[in-house]
This record gives sequence, structure tokens and C-alpha cells, in this order.
Amino acid sequence: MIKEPLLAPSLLAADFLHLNKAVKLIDESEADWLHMDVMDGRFVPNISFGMMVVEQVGKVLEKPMDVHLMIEEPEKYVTQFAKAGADTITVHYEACPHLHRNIQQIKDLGVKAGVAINPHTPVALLEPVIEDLDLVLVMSVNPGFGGQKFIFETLYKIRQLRQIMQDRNAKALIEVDGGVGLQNAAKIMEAGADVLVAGSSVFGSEDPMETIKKLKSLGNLPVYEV
Ligand SMILES: O=C(CO)[C@@H](O)[C@H](O)COP(=O)(O)O
Repeated sequence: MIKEPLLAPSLLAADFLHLNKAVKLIDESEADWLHMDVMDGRFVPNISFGMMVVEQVGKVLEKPMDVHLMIEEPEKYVTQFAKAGADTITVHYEACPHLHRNIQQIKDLGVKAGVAINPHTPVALLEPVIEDLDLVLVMSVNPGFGGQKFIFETLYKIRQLRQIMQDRNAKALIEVDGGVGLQNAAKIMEAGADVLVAGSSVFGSEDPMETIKKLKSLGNLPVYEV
């Protein structure tokens, strides 16, 4: 039996002219968190939105806000994102030469701390900090854009990470982000994920509410496709 995922639809795929509507939909749906993708045009080749949008969304959102910083020098901005209402702040391993300090900085703000790794980054690199983390975000596409194809090798990384965490009795949640949808969600959960981020598969679907419902009831999904 596959466990029910925590589901975090990504606002990046919503209609930016009607963010209020998207937030309301998340609050009224079975989704657990709202995922917010902040991009700076330096760490990733795209610019999305910053703390002003996060703050406005935070004012109306009732569910936890999961903020994924795809930015260089995140230490300069985490305080502002915490003030803007983030419940979890995730920084990238590849953007943090002083990762241990960055994690402590986030926790000192009273916010849950996450670290994301790009598809080419080995999970073993997180071993020295794994016990300090609330969340590990395994990128299953190269970050920067929604609507990309899930990278199959991510499944091995999730399994490896689950093993490392088990060996160290670490409690972080494993979140998987990029190309996640009804066709592969069960397989990703079976590999050991806890949280699924879903952008296009939710907001690009005909009935986002119904898609969220289906993603939450994984027992009914096929596990053969990736
Ligand atoms: O961080 C990112 C992209 O860099 C993701 O959160 C995407 O927003 C996921 O989008 P889909 O692949 O689900 O469309």
C-alpha cells in the first residue's frame, strides 16, 4: 500500500493574473501546502517572483507556505521571506558554500529549513547536515521552468536518500519537484518520497481540484509509468 503524499501545488503554473483565485483553490482543496518558486535569473535562467508576491499570498493563504529559493546568496533574503510568511524555506545546496550556517540562519528565524539538490548533485553530499534538516527537496528536473519531463534517475536518488536517512535516524521530509503528475506520482512515493510538488499537472489540468484529489488518493494510481 502506497502512503498518501503531502501535496504542494506550485503557484508557478497558476494564472498570474488571478493569483487570488489560485490561492483560494488550494485552501479549499485537499492540498497540504502551497509551493512558491522564487527565481532570480542568476542561479536559474529565469525570473519568477520575489518576496512582495510571497507576502501578498501569505496574507490570504490559510495553508502552510513552502518557499523554494532558486537564488544566489539566499542568506541575504531569508529574513524577508520569513517575515513574508514562509513556513518552510528551502535553499539550494549548489548556492550555499556555507550551508550549515544557512540552515541555522533559517531555523533561528523560527522557520522550517530545507535544502534542495539539482539533478546532478549526489544525495550523499547532504549527509553532514541531514539531521539538521526539516526537508530535502530532490529536483527531478533542472530548476528554472515548469512543464519539464521528470528525470527518471531521480527515483534512485530518492531511494539512496531514504537509506541515508534511515541509517542516521534523520527525520527530514523528502520532497520531489519537477514533472510530477498522475502518471508517475505513485512510483515516486514508492521510491520513498513524502511530499510531491506539482505545477503544470495541477494548474494545467481541466479540473485542478479533481487532480489534487486524485494525487492525494495514490492507492488508485498506476505505478508502472514514469
Ligand atoms: O521548481 C520548479 C521549477 O524550477 C518547480 O516547482 C516547477 O514549478 C514544477 O513544475 P512542473 O514540472 O510540475 O510543471
